[in-house]
Amino acid sequence: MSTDIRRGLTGVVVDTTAISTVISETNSLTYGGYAVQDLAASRSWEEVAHLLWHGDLPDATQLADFRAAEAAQRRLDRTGQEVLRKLPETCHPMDVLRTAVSYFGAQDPTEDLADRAANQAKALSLFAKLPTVVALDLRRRRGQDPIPPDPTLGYAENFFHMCFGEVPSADVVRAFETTMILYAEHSFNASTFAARVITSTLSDLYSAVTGAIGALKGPLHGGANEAVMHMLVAIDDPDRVESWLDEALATKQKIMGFGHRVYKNGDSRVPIMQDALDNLIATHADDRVRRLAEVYTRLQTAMFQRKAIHPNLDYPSALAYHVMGFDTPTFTPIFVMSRITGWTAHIVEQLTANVLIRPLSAYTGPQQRPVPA
Ligand SMILES: CC(=O)SCCNC(=O)CCNC(=O)[C@H](O)C(C)(C)COP(=O)(O)OP(=O)(O)OC[C@H]1O[C@@H](n2cnc3c(N)ncnc32)[C@H](O)[C@@H]1OP(=O)(O)O
Ligand SMILES: O=C([O-])CC(=O)C(=O)O
Repeated sequence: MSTDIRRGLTGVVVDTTAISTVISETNSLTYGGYAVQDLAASRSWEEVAHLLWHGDLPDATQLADFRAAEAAQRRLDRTGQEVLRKLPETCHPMDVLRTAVSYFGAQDPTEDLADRAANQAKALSLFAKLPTVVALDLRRRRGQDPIPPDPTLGYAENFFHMCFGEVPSADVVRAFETTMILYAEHSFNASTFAARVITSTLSDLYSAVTGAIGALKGPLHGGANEAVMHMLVAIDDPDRVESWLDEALATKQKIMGFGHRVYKNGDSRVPIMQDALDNLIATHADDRVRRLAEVYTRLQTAMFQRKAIHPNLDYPSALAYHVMGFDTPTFTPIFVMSRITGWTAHIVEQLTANVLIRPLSAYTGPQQRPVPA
């Protein structure tokens, strides 16, 4: 048995991927060879989704077909809506999303796992339906009736329409698209790896996505964007930041939205998201948000002074979603709406050259002994 134990698989390269590359030394991230900064500056969310699934940006016809196929598949059937409405409101919206994917899987039994086109069709169907689930659940918790999808609207506009009954100004929609582009894919992060592990047993795409949602929910991963918002609200007073942080660090708490397994000198995505957040705050913040933004800025400074640890993408995204009007428990489900692209691209890639993922462990329990009579 190997004695070279890498707890948390830290630093272990387990396979190849052609989908994205995270280069920690240069704080860079590319999707299909394109820098994520350039994509966020010049491309729509739908174009980036196409890139992740097909390895290249769409031409005008491919984009129009992609948009039409997405818009046509947004609706949930009546039974699906009933299933989701029956879930207790005490459960987290991530539980609702996880259940929804399980339901979609039960409706669509897998026939040919190796059929790349069939898996891509399932991925597109989830991409189209997940926003409808998130919006339905957000409104249910607010005591509001669902708003059906509007196929004449683009992906992002339609999501705002289904959540709030209106589409905000173009700069807010673009900031939202920026979060979607940045959250879409990040190599072998924990949830994507979970999806690849499940796929490696030749299980189906829905099972892999369900498992990935479970992995993303945790606060050390995607759940951090909600945890950041709870933390900013709990600190509340900009003058309290330093004492709050000292107390938290003294009691060995992890400060949500800071640190990263791969990036040790800053997350490649944060500067773009920070710009988007600054613009949102400049044009759409009220006094309450400005106060939270001051807590946010002071905490970032104090964290760097004390620990030299940088924020990760969940830090600016959390406040951005708050400014956009989303309820905090919706933040990680919105991350799912984006990461569904990366997950399903990896599921398809895993299936093209599958190998069962099964590491070893070093046993530390009792020596073999007789079972007592
Ligand atoms: C989209 C995403 O999933 S991004 C990640 C979102 N998650 C979070 O924001 C949760 C908060 N962050 C963390 O818990 C961690 O930074 C993780 C889980 C993201 C990465 O963890 P690791 O790679 O295991 O961090 P690592 O062990 O290298 O940390 C190095 C040191 O920094 C400390 N550290 C790292 N992040 C933090 C943090 N957020 N708050 C306080 N201390 C931290 C560790 O405690 C460790 O200190 P030590 O050497 O004194 O024990
Ligand atoms: O890569 C990671 O470990 C976590 C992360 O930033 C992501 O999944 O976007």
